[in-house]
Amino acid sequence: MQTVRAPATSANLGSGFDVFGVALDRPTDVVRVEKADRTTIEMTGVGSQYIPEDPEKNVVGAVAEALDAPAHIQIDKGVRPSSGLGSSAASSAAAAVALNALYDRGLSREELVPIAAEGEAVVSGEAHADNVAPALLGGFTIARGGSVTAVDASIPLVACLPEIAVSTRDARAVVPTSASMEDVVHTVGSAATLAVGMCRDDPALVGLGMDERVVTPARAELITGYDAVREAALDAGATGVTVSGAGPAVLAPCPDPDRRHVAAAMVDAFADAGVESRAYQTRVSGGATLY
Ligand SMILES: Nc1ncnc2c1ncn2[C@@H]1O[C@H](COP(=O)(O)OP(=O)(O)OP(=O)(O)O)[C@@H](O)[C@H]1O
Ligand SMILES: N[C@@H](CCO)C(=O)O
Repeated sequence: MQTVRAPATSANLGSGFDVFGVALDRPTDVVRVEKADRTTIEMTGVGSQYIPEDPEKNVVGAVAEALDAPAHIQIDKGVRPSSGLGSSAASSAAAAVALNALYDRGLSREELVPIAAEGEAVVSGEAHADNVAPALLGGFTIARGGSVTAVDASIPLVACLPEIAVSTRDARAVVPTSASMEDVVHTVGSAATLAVGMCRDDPALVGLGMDERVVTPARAELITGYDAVREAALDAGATGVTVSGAGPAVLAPCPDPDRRHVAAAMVDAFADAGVESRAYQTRVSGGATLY
């Protein structure tokens, strides 16, 4: 038997659509695997009643298939599905690390990235790696083409998760298919600023570098109360605000001492919009851990 804990992640960070990601120190999924003749899946935890246990439909089934590692897989969900906090990626990454150890495949974390990304293809139709890369490697990651660059970072963050479901598939459908050159130039400037901010552990630069004008505004429309939550977070000390992954979670970096205040302000603003929410006071952290 092998047991792995894998973290929630936040992809995009505004300016790095389908490229940037960070691992968060909470919430987490825990996956246990035992060798078996065929793959079976057992789910418990947050939102598990909405996740299919059929290996053809659960992300970990695709990971077991890609590693040729049939197993009985128990998943205890801490990351709510359809949250924008990399719920499917947490399970995929944990299963990849656990099955790699169970069957002594000897693959590195980098080599497990495309394997865990096969799980993402099950839910969104595309094997994008911007959530599984940080879930496996930790820190701030840049997933570009087939390559991944990872940098350790420790930026304080608030991830506020409203009681709204937004599927990645639906959120991808609203992404504009083109952008003006002016917006492209703006995004490049933001992305570069954000990357430097991560390398310097500077929340001000990270917040500034989240600003993006093409994908984020389209997705914000799917999140009731987004504009008010954004304003409230900035007033409370957040250095920037963006949609986490495909949403509906909203992500705000801030200096450490402001984190509690920012979290409360975001929850209150969602409540004023008639939406219940939960704020995770978190930070950029390490990747999946094998017990
Ligand atoms: N092990 C799993 N854990 C979570 N979701 C799963 C799993 N297996 C299949 N799914 C399905 O994946 C979908 C959730 O994935 P989705 O990518 O939409 O959300 P997310 O991972 O929280 O978001 P994001 O990638 O934007 O951070 C749900 O439809 C769920 O049923
Ligand atoms: N980059 C992906 C992350 C969600 O899985 C998106 O925003 O659609």
